[in-house]
Amino acid sequence: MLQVTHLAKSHQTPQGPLPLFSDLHFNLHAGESIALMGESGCGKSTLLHMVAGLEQADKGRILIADQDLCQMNDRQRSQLRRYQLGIIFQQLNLIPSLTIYDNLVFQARLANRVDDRWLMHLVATLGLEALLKRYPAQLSGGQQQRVAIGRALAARAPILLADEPTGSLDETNAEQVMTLMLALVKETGTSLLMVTHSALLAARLDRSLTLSQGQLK
Ligand SMILES: Nc1ncnc2c1ncn2[C@@H]1O[C@H](COP(=O)(O)OP(=O)(O)OP(=O)(O)O)[C@@H](O)[C@H]1O
Repeated sequence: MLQVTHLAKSHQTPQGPLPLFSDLHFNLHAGESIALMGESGCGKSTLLHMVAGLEQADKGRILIADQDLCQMNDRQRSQLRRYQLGIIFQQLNLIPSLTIYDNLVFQARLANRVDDRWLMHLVATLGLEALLKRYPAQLSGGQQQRVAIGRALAARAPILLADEPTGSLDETNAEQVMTLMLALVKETGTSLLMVTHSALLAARLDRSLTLSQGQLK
């Protein structure tokens, strides 16, 4: 489903290059869920952005559905993102000028995959029925997080990338939102790569990988 091999990345900083990793390998299989852990600043978000095709690798391969992201141009990468990936980043990036309903269907429309029955199922599961006509600024943090999850799953992409998807929520809300997300991931057979600092959340996924000193263990 996702194969990462010989992946290398440094960030350019005013103090010179900051090497994060030089030879990273891992696979995410169909329907599998992996927690990506590691100390702050070790490069977890950078790795997730690279898998999303939003940051370039210095070397290596990122195969998604047998296509190498690292060999693609911008247009090809955004095509692949549209059909293969659902994404929930720390900044939820809901579109402020669109209603919750329009935010939910936005990606699915781009991918030409609007399925009303599936959308209504997501809306019901995530408890968003009463919020569909509101705008993002009129929602609480937990509600916005649930919308971001719905949006990422609306187009039924085979891989979900999530960067601390409940990081901004209190423990009870985080627990509830995570339970909803994992139930939907299981139901759809979606593969999940999720950055988290929480060992408790990580334990709910199939396995964990820890990024430390440029190595995944
Ligand atoms: N665009 C950039 N340019 C230069 N340095 C960057 C850039 N993005 C991130 N960094 C640096 O690269 C390192 C890894 O950042 P990254 O956000 O990937 O870490 P992380 O493991 O996700 O951290 P956290 O757990 O705190 O979110 C950090 O030292 C960060 O300051």
